[in-house]
Amino acid sequence: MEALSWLIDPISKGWTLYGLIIAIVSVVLVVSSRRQKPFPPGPRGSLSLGRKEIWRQYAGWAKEYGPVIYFKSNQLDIIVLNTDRAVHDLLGLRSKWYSDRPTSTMLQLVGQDKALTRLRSQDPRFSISRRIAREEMGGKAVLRHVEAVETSVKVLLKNLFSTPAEFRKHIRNAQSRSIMKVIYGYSVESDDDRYVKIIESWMQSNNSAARPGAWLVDSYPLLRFIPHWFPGAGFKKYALERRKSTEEAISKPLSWAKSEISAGRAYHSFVLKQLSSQELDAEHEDIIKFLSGTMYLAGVDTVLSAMLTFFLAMSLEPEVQKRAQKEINDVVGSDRLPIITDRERLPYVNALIKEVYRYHPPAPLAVPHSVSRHDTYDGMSIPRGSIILPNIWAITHDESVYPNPSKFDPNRHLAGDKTNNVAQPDPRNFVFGFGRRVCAGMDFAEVAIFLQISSTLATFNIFKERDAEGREIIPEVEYTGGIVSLPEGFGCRIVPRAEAKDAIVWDS
Ligand code: HEM
Repeated sequence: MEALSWLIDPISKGWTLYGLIIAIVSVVLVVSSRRQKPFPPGPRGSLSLGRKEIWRQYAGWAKEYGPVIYFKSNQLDIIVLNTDRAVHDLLGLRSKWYSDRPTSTMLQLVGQDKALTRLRSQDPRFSISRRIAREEMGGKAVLRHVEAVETSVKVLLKNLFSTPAEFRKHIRNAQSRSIMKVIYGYSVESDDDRYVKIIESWMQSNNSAARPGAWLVDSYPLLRFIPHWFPGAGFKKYALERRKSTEEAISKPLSWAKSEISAGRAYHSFVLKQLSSQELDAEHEDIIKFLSGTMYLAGVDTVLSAMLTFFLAMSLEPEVQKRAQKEINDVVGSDRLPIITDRERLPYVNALIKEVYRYHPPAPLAVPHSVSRHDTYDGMSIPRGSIILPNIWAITHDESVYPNPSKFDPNRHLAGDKTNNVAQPDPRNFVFGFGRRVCAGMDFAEVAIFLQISSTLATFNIFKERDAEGREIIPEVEYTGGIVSLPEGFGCRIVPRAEAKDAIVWDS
């Protein structure tokens, strides 16, 4: 009874109660801090991170440390998720906390922190921008844009016919052309179009400004206040120049579109619909300005990457190419180009496209996510604010899921094919990203890539390059680093097929 007397006489025993609570809380805190889960394993100390194909380095570390790895780069906590299970559990099931983006002083300095790719998940602009992107480019809405893509595909084929060696430039221009039309209603007439040039230079700067840990000022934000003449302040000059090009890139095409709308000449573009369907205030117009710029920024190099991987793979795998061409001939015939409604009747071409995504995901580490609260996973601590990198490349090269992953083999996506009872997982579940941040242009990308690939297969044969003695050159390809990764250093011979003459008029 004595032990419980403070319950009956709370005044005289008040201090005892107070002391006891403090003691219990202290013990709980000490015990829980001792028991705080460890960070995920990973390399410690000063790290040398490769600049190119860093996803391979992370996949190598995962073999040593396990699927979830942790390391510090400058002051930043970085966590790399290397398996389907880990990205599903964290970025999928816990999407609510894992859909933030890291803050970056550098991106604020260059004026790109309002781009949708970089918006914090709690920013009211985030859900508005996602809704608009869905309305304009998602699901059935994308069908509105098919005609613009088809027109740009025809120009692509004609350019490949005239100057095949410049295929890289032609593919990039084809994608720029369809996006400029769809977003702004602007028709790109020449290869060195003024708006395309402005935006291209903006894109280059974004790829390098966005790399996590690349800038010291991101780890030590106070550095932004050092004077521009101070040693090591070169980043300030860089940021100032980029800031100007950001403003130019996102404002000029929008101003052009607005003047077309006022003159009553506008095409039914993304911008036209948004600017005329809303009660337009300055805030909404600013959202449209940044969102349309982001759609261009995110939508050109990603598709270019997939298309270059396609050209590379076709030059390496002639049998795959022939089988896809035969399917197109059987289903579509040879007197027209494939159209979007042919897609469901072309299973092998679809498998080939999935294999392009799997073989080299255009954004191998997606766009960095960030976690908005402290979390634990599989007995490990994940500190609040950590930068989360989903290693898409490691997932699509996991031998236990995709046997012989370095082989380009569309059969793996076909159930019941000679070598396969069950289709291997659809890589589109990974290559377009995760949770609330999944690619906002995915449906548009799928249309563009299907039309570009199927039309190229219908009209051209793609071979390896030859050297001066006429021997085939086996390409030695490296992929660039950065958010979007492109294959470098290969060429191919692109020769019109005999069947193509009925499908397209080259000189119209
Ligand atoms: C093969 C083509 C493409 C691939 C593989 C791709 C992949 C991705 C990936 C991995 C992300 C990051 C997702 C994440 O953080 O979890 C992303 C984000 C995004 N993508 Fe794509 N993308 C492609 C094409 C496009 C196109 C054509 C557009 C626009 C027309 C586009 C617009 C966007 C936007 C706006 C975001 C940012 C979404 C956000 O942060 O909320 N993408 N994409």
